[in-house]
Amino acid sequence: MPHPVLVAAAAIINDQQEVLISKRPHDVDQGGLWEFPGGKLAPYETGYQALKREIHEELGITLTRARPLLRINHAYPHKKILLDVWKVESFQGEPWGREGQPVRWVKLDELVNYSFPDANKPIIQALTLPDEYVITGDCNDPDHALERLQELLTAGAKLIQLRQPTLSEEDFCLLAERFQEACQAAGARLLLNAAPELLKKVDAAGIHLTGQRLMALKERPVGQDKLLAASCHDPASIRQAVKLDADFITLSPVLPTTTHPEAAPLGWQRFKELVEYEAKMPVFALGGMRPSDRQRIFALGGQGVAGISHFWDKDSRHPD
Ligand SMILES: Nc1nc2c([nH]c(=O)n2[C@@H]2O[C@H](COP(=O)(O)OP(=O)(O)OP(=O)(O)O)[C@@H](O)[C@H]2O)c(=O)[nH]1
Ligand SMILES: [Mg+2]
Repeated sequence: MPHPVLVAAAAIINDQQEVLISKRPHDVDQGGLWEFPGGKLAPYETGYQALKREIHEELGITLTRARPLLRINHAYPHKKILLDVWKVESFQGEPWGREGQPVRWVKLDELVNYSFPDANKPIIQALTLPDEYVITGDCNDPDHALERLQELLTAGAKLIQLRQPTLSEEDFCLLAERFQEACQAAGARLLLNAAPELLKKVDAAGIHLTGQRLMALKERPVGQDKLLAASCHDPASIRQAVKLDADFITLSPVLPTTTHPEAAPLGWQRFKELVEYEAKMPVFALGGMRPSDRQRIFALGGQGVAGISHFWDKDSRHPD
């Protein structure tokens, strides 16, 4: 099989949290579609070197800080590409279309209104998801759990999974209602670790499928207006999440973890391989994670950290 064409692309974010997109000329491959500026790596270049060169050539700006966002392997009918996408956090100069291409700053939640090449869907997901996914631990005392949730929301948490496998459906719904109200008020999104039908009772942002629910489904159980996430542990479960058109997954356990001591950890190398070659969507690393693992996860192509111990449980929260 021929090697994929290596392409570096930039999601350039400004102070208003808008991202820069540019329009491909009509007479080239994928012509007329919007894209993230960038281009092919020269044979001697790393992804970041190519990114800096292409962005200067196409937009006339100099990148000063960027971090890996995600890497997408995509097969078009006529070629395979590996898109190495970076999130640009700082740059010098004022971008303009140096090659005559239209460029536009777009709010993140408006990206869905533009037509991009097929490979780009995960980039749009990655840009609209945060880099931390908090999973609830002990909620035996609902008032105490609400207090803890409020603390996390105040500290900036934007994506929460309500996971209470031992609660009855009725008690789960009661708690979920209260969680949803608090999350909505804080502009955060709540996913229910529950049967997808529960969204009819509690209008949360989405569903997080356990490994078992994931494998039992034949098609995406919720509409595109809801988030669908799943717990994956191996290539088979990741492929099933891809088949169901999930929006993101957790991959676990990356490291040994106190909540699932029996599970064999994947390790960082396997995490990277599964993210790059199997998952065609954002992946949160789960299992033994600390908030300080974020930079390493970015470097391996992951979306960010997920966890219970160092995120929900206050006592074990690490100073970083
Ligand atoms: N830059 C960029 N390329 C993308 C995106 N999505 C996507 O599928 N691609 C594909 O990746 C390839 C990038 O090639 P390119 O035409 O931008 O490369 P380039 O800037 O080096 O152009 P050149 O070869 O004309 O000098 C194209 O096949 C393009 O369709 C994206 O968001 N940004
Ligand atoms: Mg280009």
